[in-house]
Amino acid sequence: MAKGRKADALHTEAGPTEDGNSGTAPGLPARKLAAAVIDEVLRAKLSLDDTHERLAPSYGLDAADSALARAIAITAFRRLGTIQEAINARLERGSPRNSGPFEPIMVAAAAQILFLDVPDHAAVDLAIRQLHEDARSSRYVSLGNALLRRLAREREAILAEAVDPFLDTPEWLAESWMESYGENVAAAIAESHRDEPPLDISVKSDPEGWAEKLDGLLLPTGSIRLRERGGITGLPGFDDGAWWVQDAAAALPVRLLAPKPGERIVDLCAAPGGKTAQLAAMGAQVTAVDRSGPRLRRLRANLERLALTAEIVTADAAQWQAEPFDAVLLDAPCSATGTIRRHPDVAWTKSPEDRDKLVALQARLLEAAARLTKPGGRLVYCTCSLEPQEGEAQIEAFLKAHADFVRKPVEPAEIGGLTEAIDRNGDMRTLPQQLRNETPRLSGWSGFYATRLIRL
Ligand SMILES: C[S@@+](CC[C@H](N)C(=O)[O-])C[C@H]1O[C@@H](n2cnc3c(N)ncnc32)[C@H](O)[C@@H]1O
Repeated sequence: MAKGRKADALHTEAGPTEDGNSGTAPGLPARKLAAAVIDEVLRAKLSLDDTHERLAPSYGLDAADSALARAIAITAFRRLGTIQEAINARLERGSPRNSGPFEPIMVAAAAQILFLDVPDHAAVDLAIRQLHEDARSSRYVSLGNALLRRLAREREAILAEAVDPFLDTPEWLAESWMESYGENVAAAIAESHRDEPPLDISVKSDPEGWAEKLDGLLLPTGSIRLRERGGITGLPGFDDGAWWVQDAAAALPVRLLAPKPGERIVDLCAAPGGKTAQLAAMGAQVTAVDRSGPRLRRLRANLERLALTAEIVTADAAQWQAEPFDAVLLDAPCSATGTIRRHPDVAWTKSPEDRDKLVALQARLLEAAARLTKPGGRLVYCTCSLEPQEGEAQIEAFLKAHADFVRKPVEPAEIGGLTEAIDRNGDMRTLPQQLRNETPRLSGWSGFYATRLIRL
């Protein structure tokens, strides 16, 4: 929610704080939760969504305040480079040592002052109240107060200076994208991550009709892009299970698999089930495998709402054995750098070492997927990563070692005529800045790689 734009849920007022007594100032618990989430995600390298979900209950927030806390934390990660640079440039000796929660409180307040439609005085006062509450940070109340007031005064200059799109991208990722895609494309990727992502849905049937009913944009690939964000559970068709939320690029791998009614298909890393739902909705007899019990519970609940069925198996897909299938989908665990626009914390929690470990796991899962594909069957491998090690290079190595598999190149018509999303080998490579729309929030999609192989 950009500064200056109307955002009712974000307007929160707070009283004066001369004595540092927090009492029950409106909006304070939301700020505390935001700072706690930022702190824990950065320190423990955890996912923002999981951390928010785990910590939120102990803050006793209503839905609006919980959404505010999430908006603050997600904005902080989306613009973390800009925020850290603005703070560091105004703290002569950097953040004080042994200052407890000083840093996350400053980052959360800076996100509000620079980027969110929150009154500056509320952001500043509530941050100061938090500093008072911890013995380690209470020594730095004057410093924090001066810093935040300066950020508010100098906001326009700070934003005008933050033009370099790589400012909000960790160095290893910027280098990786420059090497893989060239400087201009890498800059466009980084730039696109600064905007909030679009909200797309997949429908069981009748995309034209649902696009009209929901006043959405019917994308050339068949997904529908909603014009408004906000609560989805109250929209027509949600309770009836007519559609589910799924990024438009994430919906493409199943299109490449082209399931036919009655075919036996295994979805090897299935939870929370977006692609399982697509396969089942197209009439396939689906087996959904995942090693995570909690994530499979979400898959089960999603399928129940959609009135779709699949056999659900909790197992390590690298070890799991079964009769070979007509088709196999492997949506492998990955660094998820293609989803940074939706999950900006990913950029700051993943490392090249994480990526390399995942590359090894993906190779093991691919071996299992190959064994489970019957002769003449299709194997679609995909990842929501922008890193070629997890996509193009992974498949190059696989094909070198498996003479019994050949690539079946993607045809433009299979992905809505979007030739820009097909690479020179005939694999699908979507980038976050593609699928442009004049309105930034309706523009782009996730970065995905997908290849379709046939077993001879
Ligand atoms: C990219 S997500 C899958 C998203 C899912 N296909 C969808 O469209 O909703 C990757 C999944 O792989 C699962 N996973 C990771 N390692 C696994 C393994 N060895 N065996 C089975 N599942 C695994 C994770 O639990 C996670 O749910």
